[in-house]
Amino acid sequence: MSESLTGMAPTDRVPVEVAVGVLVERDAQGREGRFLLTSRPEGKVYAGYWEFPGGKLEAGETVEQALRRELQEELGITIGAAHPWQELVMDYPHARVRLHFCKVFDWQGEFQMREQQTMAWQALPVEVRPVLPGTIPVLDWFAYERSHTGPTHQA
Ligand SMILES: Nc1nc2c([nH]c(=O)n2[C@H]2C[C@H](O)[C@@H](COP(=O)(O)OP(=O)(O)OP(=O)(O)O)O2)c(=O)[nH]1
Repeated sequence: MSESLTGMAPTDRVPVEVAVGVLVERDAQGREGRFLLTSRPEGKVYAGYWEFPGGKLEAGETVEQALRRELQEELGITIGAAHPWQELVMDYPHARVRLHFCKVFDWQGEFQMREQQTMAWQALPVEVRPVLPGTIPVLDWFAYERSHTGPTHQA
């Protein structure tokens, strides 16, 4: 059946807007290197899955404002410019989300795991597992940009 008990098809659900930060290290020549993944804390859906840090927009916030707030709250860092990169709508059983991925190259402060999450700087293929379904397309975009062939992560 394509419709739920509410009579709405899953794709009719209004997406929740989510700001996601893709923190990327750059070398002196500006070449992109490792990127930061964090594990989802206990108590959230998909606890233990690896994702890019971020969270839902609050009322009246722009993507950049939400990202700045979330990364301060979750990681204790203050980000510089957020560069809009890609957008993706994902349908999960718990929610339909529109993910606004922004690349971030500059930040200040020491990383603090304020939600008891774990962080890992990663390259392709990603070593941590499992990765969140919404993370896999991002790894594909990185693979394209970096001419990486072969798997991007462990199943
Ligand atoms: N942060 C983040 N969320 C992602 C990614 N990929 C992906 O599908 N999502 C989904 C998972 C969640 O359904 C949603 C983000 O919601 P969340 O629960 O982490 O946000 P939040 O920190 O504002 O949570 P809360 O205050 O409501 O507990 O987006 C990603 O790379 N990063």
